Amino acid sequence: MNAPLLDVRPLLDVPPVLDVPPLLDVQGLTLCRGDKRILDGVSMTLGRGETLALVGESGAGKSTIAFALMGLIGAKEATIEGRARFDDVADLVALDEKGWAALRGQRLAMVFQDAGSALNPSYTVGAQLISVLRRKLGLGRNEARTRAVTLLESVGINDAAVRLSAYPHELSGGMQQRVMVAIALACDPDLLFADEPTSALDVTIQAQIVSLILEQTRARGASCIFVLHDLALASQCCDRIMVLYAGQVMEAGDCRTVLDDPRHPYTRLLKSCVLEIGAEILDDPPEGGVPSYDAMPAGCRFATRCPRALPRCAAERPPLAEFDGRALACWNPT
Ligand SMILES: Nc1ncnc2c1ncn2[C@@H]1O[C@H](COP(=O)(O)OP(=O)(O)OP(=O)(O)O)[C@@H](O)[C@H]1O
Repeated sequence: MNAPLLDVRPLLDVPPVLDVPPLLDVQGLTLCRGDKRILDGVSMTLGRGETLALVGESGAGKSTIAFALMGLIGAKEATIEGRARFDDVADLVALDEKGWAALRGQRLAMVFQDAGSALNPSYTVGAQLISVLRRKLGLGRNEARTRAVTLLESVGINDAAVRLSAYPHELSGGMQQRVMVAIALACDPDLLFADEPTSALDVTIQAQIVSLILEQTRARGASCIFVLHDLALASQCCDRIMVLYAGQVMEAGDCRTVLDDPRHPYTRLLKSCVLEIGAEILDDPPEGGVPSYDAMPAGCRFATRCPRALPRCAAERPPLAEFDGRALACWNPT
């Protein structure tokens, strides 16, 4: 593997708090769009202060998990089943819009892929940030302005007071993404989703933004779920990893445990193809593409491409079970 692009180990040396119930406990999350089962029984837990990477090829369902857990997929778009306990909220899946409105932006926040599209081009950076602070935290105008300046400074924006008057198009892509991180962190969320937060940026800026998100979430004791294409980046910046294939969890656990010695044939294949900084899983899908949702096997969805598939694999779904220090869904692990 290449020399680390990010120097984030000191941040990771801060141990996550493990002796309390997980912040997020998702069991059997299943999402169907019409007859297409996009997520198929996804289960995961996330501790307080932990950082989790969701990885997998394009179309694996990474963003769908993040959007579903942010309440951004409406009942008309898809049906969602399963359970997702978040801190003292018994089930995110069962929340109504009022319940979501109380959580989203405050206790759950998201940094989207492309700040250029996520920020409103018609309002200044300051107006957008101040509006969040006033609406969500009930701050007065002056207090919100002062807080907005502090937030912009904390995400590395110089001349923050002046930048409040800038429109998004007057800022570089990296600066726009910093503004979006500031907006996402404005209410000190317990959990931040970062959905490929750097895919629209060049490589040097990517490292800065990932470091910034890690630094800021760690400083606040918040947890973070990164949606990433880059397996090497995941291994450097996240405590835990979840490998997804066509909406099913293949393998999950401590990042080093999983990536140093993958036991699922899919994780092994991914690692052999892409474990190099900047090498995106999307670029070179191993052994052809993900099967169409109309032709998914009833069992393990990776069975059609798996070099170790047994006759039972396509027919019978392996349970996600504890195996060699990680969670694994495979009838024939390596
Ligand atoms: N709005 C939508 N309507 C219909 N299908 C959708 C929609 N959004 C996503 N999908 C489908 O859901 C599946 C999962 O998509 P998703 O974007 O979650 O995958 P991903 O792993 O995040 O991929 P990428 O890395 O390319 O963003 C894909 O097959 C995609 O085509």
